[in-house]
Amino acid sequence: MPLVTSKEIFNKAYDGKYAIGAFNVNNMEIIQGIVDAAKEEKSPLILQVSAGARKYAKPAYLKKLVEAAIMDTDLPIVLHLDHGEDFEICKQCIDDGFTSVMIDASHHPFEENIEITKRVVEYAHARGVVVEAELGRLAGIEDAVNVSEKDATFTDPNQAVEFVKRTGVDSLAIAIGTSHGAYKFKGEPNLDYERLEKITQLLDGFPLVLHGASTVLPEFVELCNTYGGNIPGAKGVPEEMLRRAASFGVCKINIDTDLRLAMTAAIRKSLTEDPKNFDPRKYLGAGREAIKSMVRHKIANVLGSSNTI
Ligand SMILES: O=C(CO)COP(=O)(O)O
Ligand SMILES: O=C[C@H](O)COP(=O)(O)O
Ligand SMILES: [Zn+2]
Ligand SMILES: [Zn+2]
Repeated sequence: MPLVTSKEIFNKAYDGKYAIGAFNVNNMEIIQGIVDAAKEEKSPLILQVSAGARKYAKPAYLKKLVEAAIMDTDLPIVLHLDHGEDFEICKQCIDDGFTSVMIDASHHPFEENIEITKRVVEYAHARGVVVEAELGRLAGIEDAVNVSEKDATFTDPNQAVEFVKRTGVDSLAIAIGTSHGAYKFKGEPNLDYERLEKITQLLDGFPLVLHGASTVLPEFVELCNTYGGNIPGAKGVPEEMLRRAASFGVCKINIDTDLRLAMTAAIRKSLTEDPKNFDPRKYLGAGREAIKSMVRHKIANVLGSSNTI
């Protein structure tokens, strides 16, 4: 099946009160692990590429790997640009065959965010591509930008309504307390569900996106630390909190850190347990397997998108 936009799968997810996983891809093993998991779960899928991923793997390699992955499947798969920082990168990805782009102008003042987003929406819609934008600012690291907790701001519900109306955007990333990376909460995990409920009510039927939604699964943190890693105190969004978010307007849940941790844990374990091995296929294969089973778990037990195609 050719790549699809997220329009229909979001509509179905909204009505069904489940979410679609948007997983960050950086190389072949990550793409294969995620796609194999979605195939087994019969779930729609969003594969997302950051500017950092494009820099690491080169745009053409990632595009061809995704094309190879969808060759033998009829799953609806979206190819999405994650955190596009300006019109130019969005245009490049649209011209390159992406079916969805994110313009993240959330670090600009409100009016500028609207102007930049509108320009991307016009270009994208004229070519059948959908657009995600962001309002409010998450704490944490994304590409070269590191937003400190004091600079993070939650999404204002009334501004969200105005933003959606004036930009014509197809989905909106909101800030309600999640953050990028493996250190999301100093104390107890806490999300602003009241704010989420208000935004959902005001934007009835409109798909919302939750960034920074990795759970930082303790089993992988422990494995990393057991096999020579040093990532103490890592903490993410508990899975039941993500399920609750999906029962409101959240249709897309972004996961990158959990992929990184699963892969790193498996590779560390493989290398430590078999010190004589120097065949990368063995440890990268273990990494791919760990990604596949983690993603299956997310789809089946957290996102709720199994058997929805
Ligand atoms: O939001 C993300 C990608 O845009 C990923 O968030 P995590 O760091 O929680 O995986
Ligand atoms: O939101 C950020 C994603 O996790 C992508 O991270 P990256 O920019 O390091 O590829
Ligand atoms: Zn952002
Ligand atoms: Zn993000």
